[in-house]
Amino acid sequence: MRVLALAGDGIGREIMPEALRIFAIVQGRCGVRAELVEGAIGTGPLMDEGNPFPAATETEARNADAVLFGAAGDPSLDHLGPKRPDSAIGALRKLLNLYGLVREYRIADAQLAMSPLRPVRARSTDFAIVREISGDVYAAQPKGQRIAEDGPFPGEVEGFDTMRYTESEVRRIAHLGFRTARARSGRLVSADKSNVLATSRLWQRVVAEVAAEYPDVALTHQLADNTAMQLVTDPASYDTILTANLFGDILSDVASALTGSIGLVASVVFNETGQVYYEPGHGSALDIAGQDKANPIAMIRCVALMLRHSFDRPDLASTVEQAIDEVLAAGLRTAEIHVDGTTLVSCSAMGKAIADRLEALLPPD
Ligand SMILES: NC(=O)c1ccc[n+]([C@@H]2O[C@H](COP(=O)([O-])OP(=O)(O)OC[C@H]3O[C@@H](n4cnc5c(N)ncnc54)[C@H](O)[C@@H]3O)[C@@H](O)[C@H]2O)c1
Ligand SMILES: CC(C)[C@H](C(=O)O)[C@@H](O)C(=O)O
Ligand SMILES: [Mg+2]
Repeated sequence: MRVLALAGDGIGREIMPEALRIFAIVQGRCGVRAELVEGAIGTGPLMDEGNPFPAATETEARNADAVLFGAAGDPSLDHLGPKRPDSAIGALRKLLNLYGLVREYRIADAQLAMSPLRPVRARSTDFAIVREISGDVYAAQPKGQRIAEDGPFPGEVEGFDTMRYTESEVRRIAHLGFRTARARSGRLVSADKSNVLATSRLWQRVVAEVAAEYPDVALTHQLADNTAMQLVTDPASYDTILTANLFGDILSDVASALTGSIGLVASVVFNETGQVYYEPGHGSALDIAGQDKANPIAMIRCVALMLRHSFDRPDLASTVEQAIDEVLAAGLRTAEIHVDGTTLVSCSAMGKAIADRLEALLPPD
């Protein structure tokens, strides 16, 4: 197995070493065989060679069996348009034909105090969001700026994007949604805006057709704005949520916040060739970068997901997750989740604590 690690920008450079520390322990102790390659993406190669997604990284990504991605993005460089550092994310997703992002959100009892929700609402929260990430308004053409010919202010410059999905794109992500729900508690909510959007009406029809192949999964259609509200008022009612790219982007960040921090949530992203990609739910967080303050848990959870999905080692994945749970239960907290009565630790100290716990949990050589 060839694993490509792309730390990228901002806190990506601080959390990736913590994730690789965990991977090194598992490799050394458990016979997990992998060749690890590190590559450049984002602001670094943009400054060095004028390209946030250089050809060498493209080649490494093509050749990798699994990709661990940190973060990319620097809002002060957004004016660079197609060369902005976070454009590398879309380019990488496109290159690898990634289409389905799955993120699981669980509020363990030891985490209840971290959630912004009262315990009575947060308790028993355990759901997944399956988000389509290759299409929608993100990718579809035409998009751009032009002079408005009609509307309330003709003659002004207007920005426009195209929302678009084909039946096959919806069918492909719907299958991932149903498979995910089947492996969990068998309840799938498909969130769309079929009350206003033609794209969503197609989405709803195709999802309903695919449902016939999964009689054991209970499907409900829900309007995405209602889903946003109910995620906050009653998150424990959800098992699996299936949604499109833009709605999924927003619903995922709402869901992350419920767990206490976006720094706790990891994603696995699938294409159709078996090559798998892992990334935390958050971005480069430049406001805290370079201060050893970031929460490395989302990135470390990516290693657990990689052990489960790319190395077929669910036992090791669960042990890494157990080490994280035990360190949180012992009261260690990075700055963004620290409250009175818990122990404030740095990014590297959190990583080290999880690594020590993991060493203790793993069977002797
Ligand atoms: N997959 C990715 O690489 C990805 C995802 C989202 C945003 N971005 C990019 O990152 C840049 C910054 O975006 P943003 O500020 O909207 O989102 P962000 O996720 O980087 O940060 C949002 C907030 O969450 C906090 N935060 C994020 N991760 C954290 C962690 N691990 N520990 C503690 N606190 C954490 C940050 O300090 C910030 O206050 C933008 O350029 C954006 O395009 C990249
Ligand atoms: C940075 C951006 C392109 C990306 C997205 O919108 O998909 C990010 O917000 C995410 O959630 O991974
Ligand atoms: Mg996002």
